[in-house]
Amino acid sequence: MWQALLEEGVLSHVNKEQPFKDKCFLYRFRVDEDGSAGSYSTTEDTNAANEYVRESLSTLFQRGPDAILRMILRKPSHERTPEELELIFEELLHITALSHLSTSIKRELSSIIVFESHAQAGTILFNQGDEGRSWYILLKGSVDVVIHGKGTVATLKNGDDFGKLALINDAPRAATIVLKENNCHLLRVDKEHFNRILRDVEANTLRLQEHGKDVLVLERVAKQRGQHSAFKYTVMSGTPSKMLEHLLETRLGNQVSGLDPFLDDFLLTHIVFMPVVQLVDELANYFHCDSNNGSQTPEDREYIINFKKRVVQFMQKWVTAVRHAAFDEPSVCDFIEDLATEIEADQELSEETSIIHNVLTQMTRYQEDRNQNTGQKWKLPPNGQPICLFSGNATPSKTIIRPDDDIIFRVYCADHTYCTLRFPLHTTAGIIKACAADKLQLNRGPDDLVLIEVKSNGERSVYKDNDVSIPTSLSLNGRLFVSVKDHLDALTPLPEQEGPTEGIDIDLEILSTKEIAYQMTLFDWDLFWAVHEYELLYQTFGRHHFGKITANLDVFLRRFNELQFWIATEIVTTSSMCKRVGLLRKFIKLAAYCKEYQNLNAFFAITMGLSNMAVLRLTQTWEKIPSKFRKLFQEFEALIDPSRNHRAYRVYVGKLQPPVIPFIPLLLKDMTFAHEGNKTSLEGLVNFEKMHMMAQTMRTIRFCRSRSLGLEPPSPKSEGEVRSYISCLRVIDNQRVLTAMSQKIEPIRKV
Ligand SMILES: Nc1ncnc2c1ncn2[C@@H]1O[C@@H]2COP(=O)(O)O[C@H]2[C@H]1O
Repeated sequence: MWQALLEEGVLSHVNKEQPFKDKCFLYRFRVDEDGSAGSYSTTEDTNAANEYVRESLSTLFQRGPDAILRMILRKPSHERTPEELELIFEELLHITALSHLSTSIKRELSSIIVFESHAQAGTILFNQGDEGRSWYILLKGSVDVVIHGKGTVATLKNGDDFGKLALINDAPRAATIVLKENNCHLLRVDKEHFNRILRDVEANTLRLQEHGKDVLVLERVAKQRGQHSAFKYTVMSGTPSKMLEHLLETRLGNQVSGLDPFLDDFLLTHIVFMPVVQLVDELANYFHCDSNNGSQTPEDREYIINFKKRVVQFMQKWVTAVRHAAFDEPSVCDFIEDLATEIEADQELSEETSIIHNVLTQMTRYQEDRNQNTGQKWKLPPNGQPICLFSGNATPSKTIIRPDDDIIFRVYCADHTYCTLRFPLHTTAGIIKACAADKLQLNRGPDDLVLIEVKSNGERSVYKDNDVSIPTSLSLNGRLFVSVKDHLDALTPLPEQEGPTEGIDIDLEILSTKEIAYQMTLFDWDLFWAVHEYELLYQTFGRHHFGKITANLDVFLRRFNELQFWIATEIVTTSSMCKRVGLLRKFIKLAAYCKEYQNLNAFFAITMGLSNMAVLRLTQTWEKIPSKFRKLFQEFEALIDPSRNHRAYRVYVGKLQPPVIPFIPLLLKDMTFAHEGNKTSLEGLVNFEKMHMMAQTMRTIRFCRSRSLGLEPPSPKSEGEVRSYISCLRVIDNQRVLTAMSQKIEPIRKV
C-alpha cells in the first residue's frame, strides 16, 4: 500500500526514490509538503474527509497487489527472494511479448527484468541513432515511434515491445521513442541480460509497421561463425524506401570492412523494385536532411553528419558493387558531382573527401573511355558467323557492347528479299519492324506486322514491340523476318541457314590442341568479361522489362552454342573415318585442356557437342579411339550430368579458385528458377528473399572474375592462324541436318 501511495504521489521520498522501503522514515505526505494540512473544523469537513479516506482505501486495495509486484520488480536481482521470483514468473506468463519464450527462459528473466515508470508525457526514452542498451515491454500507457524526416510513424500500446532491433543487429536505434501519456509503465531487459538469455531464442519474425502497415519484415537467421551471437535479423521483405532507410541506419557506419550481404543484395537487385532515379532522389534527401531544419541541437548535428557520411559510403559501395553500370546513369553522375562539391565545402565531412574523390576519378575514367569508344559499329554477318566489330576485327577483345552502339543486320521478308539496317542496340522491335517494312515496301500498318525470328529448323519466335537487343538475340543461324501477322506459316528458312555442307577448309589436325584451348579461353574470357551481372536480371525478367540491352550476354550464349554445334558440325562433315577418329580424339583432348584452364563454358560446350546424338551414334568411330579417351569422355559426361540439379558440376566448380569461366546457362537457369518460383511482391512489400537468391547467382559471376586471367601461353606455333580460326567458326545448328549427315557417313548397320 505504501508503494501504491508512493506511485500515486500521495507520499514522497525526500530524495525521490521510487521503490518503497520499510523501516525508513524519510517519507512525507504531499499535503505536509504543501503545508496545506489543516484541522477539520466542521462535521461536514470530517464527513467529507472520511468519505475521501474510504474511497482512497478502496483504490489502495485494488492497487496494492500490483504495487507489490512493481516494488519487487524495482529491487536489484540479488534482493529478490524465491517467493518474489515466483510472483514475477507468474506475471510474465501473461505478457504477450514473451509468449513465444520457454518456461525456463521466463524463469531466468524473472530475476533480471526490471520495472520502470515515467511520470511525464513527452519524455524521450531514447533517440534514433543512440546505442541500444535495453529492450522494453510497455505495460501501461503508450509511446510514439518517431523517425527523422518522417515524424511519428507508429504508436505502440500496452503489450507491445520495442528496442530489439538495435540489440540483435548491434546497430544504432532505428527510431526515437517518446512517451505519449503521463505515468507510463515499462518492463526493461538490459543488453547484457538480453544477449545472454534472449538473443539466440528470439522470435523468428519481426515486423515493423508505419501508419498501421507493415514496412519491413525481418527474420532471424544464423550468423557466420566467429560473430558475437549465433543469430541476427535479416530482411525478408519491405517497402523499397524502408529497406533503404534500414540499410543506411544499420548496415553502414559500423561496418569496418567488407560488403554487408544485405547491402550487396540491394545494390545488385534494386533496379527490380527501385529505379535508379528514385534511389538517387532518396539518397539526396537523406544527404540534405538538414536543409529545412533551422535549429539543431549538437546531438541533431552529430546525427545528421553521421547520416551524410553514410550516404557517401553508400555511393562508394554502390560503385564497387555494380562498377560502370552506375556511371551509365546520368542521374548518378550528377549526384556524385554534387556530393563532391558539397563535401569539399563542409569541414565536418573532411574525411569523406578522399572517398568521394576516388569515386569521382573512377567515374571520369569510365566516361573518358566511353567517349573514346563511343558509337562503335557491330555487325551480324549474314553467313552465321559471330557478331563482330564492323572495323573487321573479329575478336571483340574486351570491348563492351553498349546500348547506343550501332549494329548492322539484315531483315528478310517471306520471299527472302532483304534490307540491311543499322540501328543502336537499344532500338525496340517495334521501330525495327516499321523501318524494315518501309524499306521492303510492305504496305501494311504496324499492327498487322510482326518482327520474328525464323530458326534454321523452321521454328519461329515473335518479338514483342518493346523488346530490345534484337539482332544479338538471334540463334546462330537464325534470321530476322518481318511478316504480315496472318502469313507466318508462309515463312521458310533461307537455304544458307542450313550452314556448311563440308568441313571448314583448314586442317584442324595440324593445329596444336593445347594452343586451340588456350586461344579459345582467351577469347571466351574477353566475352565473359564484357557481360555485366545486370544482364542476367534483364534476361530473366524479359527483354522488354527494363528496356536495357543484353547484348554482351547474348554474344556469350551464342558462343556457347557455336562451340557446341561446331564440334558436331566438324565431326559429321568429315567423311573420312580415319580423320574422324583423329578429330574425336582431338576434341576430347580439347575438352580436357579447357577444363584444365577452368574454361568450364567451353568444356561444357565441347562435351555437349560430343554427346550430341549425331556424334554419339557414330559407334564405329567411337570404337576406334583408344579406351583411355573413351574413359576420359565418360568422366566428362558425368561432370555435365544434369541430374540432381547439376550436382556433379556444382560440387566441382565449388572447389575452384578464380579465374573461372562458368557454365552460364546454368546460372541463367538458377535465375529463372528464383524468378518463376517466387513472387517479386508480397502483400505490397518487395520479396527480398527472391532478390537475395538472384543476387547470389549474380555474385557467382563476380567471384569467377575476381582474379584476372594469367594463363601461361603454350609455345606458340601458329598463334595468328589459331586465333582467327576459333573466332570464326561456321556451324550447322539444325539437329535434323546433323543427324541426316551423320547417317550418311555411318549408315545404320543392318543386323
Ligand atoms: N517503423 C518502425 N521503424 C523503426 N523502428 C520501429 C518501427 N516500429 C517500431 N519500431 C521500434 O522502434 C525501435 C527503436 O529502437 P530499435 O532500433 O532497437 O528497435 C526499434 C523497433 O523495435
